[in-house]
Amino acid sequence: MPSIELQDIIDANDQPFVVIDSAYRIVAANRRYAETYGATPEAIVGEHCYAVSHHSPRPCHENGEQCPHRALFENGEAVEVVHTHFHANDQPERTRIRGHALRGPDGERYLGEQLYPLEADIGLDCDAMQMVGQSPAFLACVDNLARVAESEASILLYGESGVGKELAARFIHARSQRRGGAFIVINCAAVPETLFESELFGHERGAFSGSSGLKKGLFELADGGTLFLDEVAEIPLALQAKLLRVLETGEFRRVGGTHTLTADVRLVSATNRRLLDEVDEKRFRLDLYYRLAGIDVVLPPLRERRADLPALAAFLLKRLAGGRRACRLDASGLAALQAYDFPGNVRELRNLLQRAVLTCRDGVIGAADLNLPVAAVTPVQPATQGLADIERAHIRALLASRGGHRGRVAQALGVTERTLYRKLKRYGLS
Ligand SMILES: Nc1ncnc2c1ncn2[C@@H]1O[C@H](COP(=O)(O)OP(=O)(O)OP(=O)(O)O)[C@@H](O)[C@H]1O
Repeated sequence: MPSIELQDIIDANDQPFVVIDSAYRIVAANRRYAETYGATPEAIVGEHCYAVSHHSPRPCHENGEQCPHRALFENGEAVEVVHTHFHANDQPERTRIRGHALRGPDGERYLGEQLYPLEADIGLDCDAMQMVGQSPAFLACVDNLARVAESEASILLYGESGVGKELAARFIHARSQRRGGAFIVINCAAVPETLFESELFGHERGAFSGSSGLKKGLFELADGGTLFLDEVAEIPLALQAKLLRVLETGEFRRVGGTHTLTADVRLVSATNRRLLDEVDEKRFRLDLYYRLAGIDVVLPPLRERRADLPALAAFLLKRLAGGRRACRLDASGLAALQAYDFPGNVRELRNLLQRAVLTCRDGVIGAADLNLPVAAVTPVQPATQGLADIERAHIRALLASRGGHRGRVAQALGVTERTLYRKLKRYGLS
């Protein structure tokens, strides 16, 4: 085999690329890396990757992030992750990092990292959508949403109440080929059973008592666009059969109508219930579940992305101020929020802040103004123990919601089945 200079090979790569040894030291960086991040290879070779990329004194797994270095050197896996990466001038940027296993001349192992900056697409979209967050869990989720948006598959969003499922559905629509079409929302829990069919498929003049003129249904209105079925677990069983038929044939009729209509609709659904449990309980049809959950995406609860709290709170306070001077949190207020579990997620945060704005003095919100339910405030666990507990609970929940199907759980977590298998053993879940 010809011996070619490492620098020449990596310089031929159009993406930023760095090579890192087992001790976290950068051993080479390509020209593209230097241009993109404003650091010369000479300045970073020999430095720790976490110091250069994350401006952090410790490896990213110790900050609760998925670490491609650890994945390779401990588990022999080349993984892809999303991180916030720093330019030499301190500017943060969302970046997808793809790890590659490399071998040196004596068989020693190296990690090759190819970097794909995401700021230009996801970052701008998030800003336009007013989706706030920089935590690894949030970034990974947004990256996932951006990827699934491009397909035409039906998407099922799973997440606790108030976590941002509707916002995520709007994000998917805005990034899809259908962005020029309508985004139509139906809250399946809010529509009375008797009106459900006419809401969804419309009705002809005088179709039933009380129906006045002809009304187009939401399915028809969403033609060429996206229909968002919120609280999808609440669709009555009889209507689930009708909806399934429409999804299978692409055809429907308005209530009281004789003409067969068609509509080209992409479905995004959301639920905070474990739909497969609903299937087990015979409250939800398995065939409809498969139609709706072409791809499922889990949205992380706020307590699993506490790093986003300061920015989210500042954003919500600004929105609440509506152009006037926004209130701000003091250190005690922020600490109280950091220790709270937020069962109602971002919506609860917004409501807490809304009340605090009215009671605080001089525009400064302290812990007392937030009036958090004392019993619900849990102390923050030491980082390592807390993260392991959270991961274990999250995997258990995923296993339950996916009927114990390991492939689907691994997909939802963004890890290989092998990695999942190890985690199951580690947490005594296998
Ligand atoms: N990442 C975020 N950045 C800024 N605001 C957010 C974010 N996520 C959610 N919100 C805000 O939180 C509120 C709740 O979000 P949304 O209605 O999308 O939640 P949901 O999961 O659909 O709730 P539900 O399950 O009750 O229907 C909205 O005001 C939304 O704008």
